Amino acid sequence: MVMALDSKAVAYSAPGKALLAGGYLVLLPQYSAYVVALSARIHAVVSEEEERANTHKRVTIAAYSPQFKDGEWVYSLGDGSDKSSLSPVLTSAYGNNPFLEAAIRTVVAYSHASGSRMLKKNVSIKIYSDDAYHSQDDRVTSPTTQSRFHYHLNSIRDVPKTGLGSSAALTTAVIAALFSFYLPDLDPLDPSNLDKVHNLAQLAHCTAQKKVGSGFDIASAVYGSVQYSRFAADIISNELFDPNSVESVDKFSNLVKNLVESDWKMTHIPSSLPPGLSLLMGDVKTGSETPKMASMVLDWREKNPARANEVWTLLDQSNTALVNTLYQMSTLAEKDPRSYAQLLEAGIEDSSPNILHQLRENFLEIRKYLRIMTIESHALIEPQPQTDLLDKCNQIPGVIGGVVPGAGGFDAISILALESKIQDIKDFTSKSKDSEFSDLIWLDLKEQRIGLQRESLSLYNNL
Ligand SMILES: Nc1ncnc2c1ncn2[C@@H]1O[C@H](COP(=O)(O)OP(=O)(O)O)[C@@H](O)[C@H]1O
Ligand SMILES: C[C@@](O)(CCOP(=O)(O)OP(=O)(O)O)CC(=O)O
Repeated sequence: MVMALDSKAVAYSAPGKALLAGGYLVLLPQYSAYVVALSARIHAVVSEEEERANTHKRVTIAAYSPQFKDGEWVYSLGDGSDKSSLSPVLTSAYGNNPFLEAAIRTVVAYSHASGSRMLKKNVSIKIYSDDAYHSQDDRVTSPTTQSRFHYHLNSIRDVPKTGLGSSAALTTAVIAALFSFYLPDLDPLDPSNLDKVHNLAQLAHCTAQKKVGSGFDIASAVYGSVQYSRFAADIISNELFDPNSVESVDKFSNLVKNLVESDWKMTHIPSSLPPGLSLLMGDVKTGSETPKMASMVLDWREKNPARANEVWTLLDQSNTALVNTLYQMSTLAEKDPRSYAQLLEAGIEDSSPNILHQLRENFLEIRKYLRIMTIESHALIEPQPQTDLLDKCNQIPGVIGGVVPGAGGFDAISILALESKIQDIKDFTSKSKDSEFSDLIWLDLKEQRIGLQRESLSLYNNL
C-alpha cells in the first residue's frame, strides 16, 4: 500500500519495554522499578484527510494499521456542541480498538479545553510497528519494499504478541502525534509538554484497560529507560473513564485538562545499561495472563501481610542491589575505561571475583525471591521450565544473568550478556539440542534508551 503524506503531517514514535526489576512491587508507590526501553518502536503519522467530505457536522478520524488485515478503524466526532459529541464513535465494521479510541478521546478533550482550532479537521492516523512486537509466523514478504516494517496475513486480533507493551507504545505515539496536530504551537518534546503527553497517555491507557495499573509501560514509552515509581492511583477519578457521567463536554474536557496539568508526583530517573552489556529478550511462545497473576499476588499479599512484606522487602533490596551494580559499572566505564575494558575482556568466566560476578549474584537473588512468591502465591511467576531455561542460559559463555521480565510467567525471558558475545549466544541456542532452548526465539531488538521521539516523514515513503 503506497501512502501519500502531505507536508503538514507529523510523526512520532514510542518504544516498547522490558521490566527488568520491580514487577508487582511497582504497583505500590513506595517501590521502584527498573525499566529498559527497547529499539522496537510504534509509529503514528497524523495528517489532515482532506478528501473526506464532512456530513452532518461530524468530523472523521480514520486510523489505519496497514501491516494487519482489517487494520482500519474509522471514528466520527461531533463539534463539541452537544453532550457526548466529542467522544469518538466507531463507524467502521471490523471491531474496536480500545486503545486508539481512548487515545483519541483523551487528546481531543484536552485540545478542546486548550482552545484548539484544529478540531473540525478530518484526520488520518497511520500506525506502523516494528516486527519484534508480534509473531512473524504469518509475515507476508513484499518483493517491492525494503521497509523496516513487515506485513501480516491476519488481523491484529489473530497475531500473537511478544509482550513488549504494544498498547502503551501505540497510545503514546498516537497521543503525541495528535497533540502536535491539534495544538501546533506546542512541541510535545518540550519537557513541560512531555509531562502532559505522559499524563494524557496514562489516562488513555487506564481508560482503555478499565483499570489503573502501575503505568511503568507508558512511563518508559514516554521517557525511555527509567527507574520508575508510580503516581497515586486515586488521582484518576472514575468519572474520567466515562464522559457520559459528566454533564457537559466542557466539564469533561476541563477535568481532563486539570488532571493532565497537575503534578503527578511520580519518579522517572533516566537510566541506561552499562556500555558493553546488551539486553536479549527471548520469546518463549506460550502465553500467561498478567492480570490474573497480578490479582493472585495481591490476594496473597492481602491474606499474608507480614510474610508478604518480609518477602517484598528482601526482593526490593535485591532489585536495588542490581540497579546499584549497573550504576557502579557505568561509573567505572566512564572514570576508568581501561579497567572497564579489561573487566569485559575477562568476563564472568574469570575466577577472581569481579563486578560481573556481583551482577550475576544480584540476578540470582532476585530470582530466589520471585520463586518464593511463585510457591507462596501460586502465581506462576518463575515456573520450573523458566527456572531451567534461565539456569541453562547462565551456562552459556558471555551470559551474565537473567530473569523473567515484568509479571513473569511462561512467555519471555530477559538476559544481560556481553555485547561482544551476543551472536555466539544466539548461535549456541539455535544449534543446541537441549530441550530447554527448543521454544526460544531471540527477538530482534536491543536497549534504545530514548523514549518518545519525532520522526522524519521520509521513513514512511513507499509503504
Ligand atoms: N500496530 C498496531 N496497530 C493497531 N493497534 C495496535 C497495534 N499494536 C497494538 N495495538 C492495540 O493494542 C492492543 C494490544 O494491547 P495489549 O493486549 O495490552 O498488549 P501489549 O501487552 O502488547 O500491550 C491490540 O489489541 C490493539 O488494540
Ligand atoms: C505485574 C506488573 O507489576 C507488571 C506487569 O508487567 P508485564 O511486562 O508482564 O506486563 P504486560 O505488558 O501488561 O503483560 C503489573 C503492573 O505494573 O501494572
